[in-house]
Amino acid sequence: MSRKFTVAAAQLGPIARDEPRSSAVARLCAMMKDAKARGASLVVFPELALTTFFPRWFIEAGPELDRWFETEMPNDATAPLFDLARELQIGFHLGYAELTPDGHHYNTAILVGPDGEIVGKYRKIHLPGHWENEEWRPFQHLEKRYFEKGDLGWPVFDMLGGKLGMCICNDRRWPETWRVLGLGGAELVCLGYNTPIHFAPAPEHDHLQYFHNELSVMAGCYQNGTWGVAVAKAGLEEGSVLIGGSLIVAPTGEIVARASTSGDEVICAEVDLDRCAEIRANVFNFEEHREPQDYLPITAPKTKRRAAE
Ligand SMILES: C[C@@H](NC(N)=O)C(=O)O
Repeated sequence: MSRKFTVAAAQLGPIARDEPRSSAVARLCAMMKDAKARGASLVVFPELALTTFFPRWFIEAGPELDRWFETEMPNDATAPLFDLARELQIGFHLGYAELTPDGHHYNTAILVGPDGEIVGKYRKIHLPGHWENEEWRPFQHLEKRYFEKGDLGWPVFDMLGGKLGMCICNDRRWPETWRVLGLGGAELVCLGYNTPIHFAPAPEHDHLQYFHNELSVMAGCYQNGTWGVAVAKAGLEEGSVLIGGSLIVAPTGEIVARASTSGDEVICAEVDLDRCAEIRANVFNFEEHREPQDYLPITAPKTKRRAAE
């Protein structure tokens, strides 16, 4: 059976601080329709796709912070997206801030099948940024303060005749993310990102943000023989410029589609999951060539952790 289908990356332009979820969802629905019209079976939306990137502000814990989080999924605001997926028979990937019934906060992504049912969930493991309000920065990056480290590992899910995995933004920079997904058999990895151009601790690297995004996704895909769909929230959002450059990458590491704007933009590519074997049966045949007994330092436990973690 052919395992070819069209995948869409639906890049989002900026979401304003006061933009209601209903407006963001309407934009996602418009792109879902566009993706479907172009033959896509799966449309990938970015990280924290329902709101502005709120970790750029210091917000005291409590209701002011929790209003950025979703306490259930789907909910009233996102139901139209799930309904449209069902109507169009298209799968999707969505990132959002999750507040669990027992009070845990995660940076989360889900895969939803063409029947509108949630197939799988991932909670971000590599949380970038810092814990305290650092007023010297032009804007904050308080993911470490607002989210707990994900507790689900990097699972893969049966969907569209293949094995699909997820990671979120900063995760893409870490080879361990991709290798664990690869070991799980991932054939297509969906990931969303909100990456400011300006990195306050090392501004001399600002001009490398697009390069490091591409480098990370291309290497991750090639070294694990997987397709990758990396999708930005882009553009000038509340005074912070976020990179665009959403990408679809083949298991060979080649970019097969790339966004060209900093706004809402849908790019598509045909993926053939059988092409993963070109890499996995050869140079990255894990069974033949991995030498895990020499990798032990990678799994040594972290010694320095904050008490709050
Ligand atoms: C800065 C950080 N952003 C994120 N949302 O994880 C990254 O791109 O690595």
